[in-house]
Amino acid sequence: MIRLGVNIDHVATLRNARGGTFPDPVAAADLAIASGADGITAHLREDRRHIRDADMPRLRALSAPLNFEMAATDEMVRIACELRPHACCLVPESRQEVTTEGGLDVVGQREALTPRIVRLKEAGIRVSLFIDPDTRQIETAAALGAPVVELHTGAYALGGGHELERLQKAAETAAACGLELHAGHGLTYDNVEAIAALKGVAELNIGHFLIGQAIFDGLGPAVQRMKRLINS
Ligand SMILES: CC(=O)[C@@H](O)[C@H](O)COP(=O)(O)O
Ligand SMILES: NCC(=O)COP(=O)(O)O
Repeated sequence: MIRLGVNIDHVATLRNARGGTFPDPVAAADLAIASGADGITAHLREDRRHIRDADMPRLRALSAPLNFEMAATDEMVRIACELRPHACCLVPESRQEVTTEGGLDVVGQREALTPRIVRLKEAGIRVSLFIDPDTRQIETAAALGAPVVELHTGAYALGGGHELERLQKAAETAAACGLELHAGHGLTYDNVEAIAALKGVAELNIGHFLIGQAIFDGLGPAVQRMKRLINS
């Protein structure tokens, strides 16, 4: 059974549009869990453009595991070690980006990442690295002691010609390295099944599409349909 992690960032985008408390991303997360989500993903960005600090302990208190997406900064490591979520997923960040544009460069940032991964693991947090489907990135992630890699599916979602083959090769490499395989970014009803078919994939994290589709279907039915699709 492939786990579905529902990323609720963009419920917070809508909430913040008026500076109030509605819609509450925590209430949305609770509904997603009741509808079949196996976990909740929330990205506390450095610029707090959507998820805010006060959301995190309320999300942590829900009945499903929290996957805290974060940049590999001292600030976020401190917050994570205080919060102690089930998991942290280290992602690249820049203020200028509309959304996460690529994977974390674990090869180039090996020295800076090592102590931060150690600290998170010492806090009992499952560490995942959000990377491009690249052999060297996957092998380096394993060498850094991360038990999980999450493959960035954004290029595939945008229609990259050979991206599915890259992802299929990356899944083989992750399995050979003994890594747990996750994937996410830009996944929809129409493109998710090929990603769910990747060798050994254990979890898919899906947000923007589900929150948008909830406008038309309702969040519960959207989560239920996506859960069926990834396990069909
Ligand atoms: C890492 C990733 O692909 C997403 O989970 C990330 O949260 C995207 O950033 P936004 O949610 O701000 O679009
Ligand atoms: N790590 C991917 C994620 O959490 C959701 O990405 P998206 O579905 O919002 O593009």
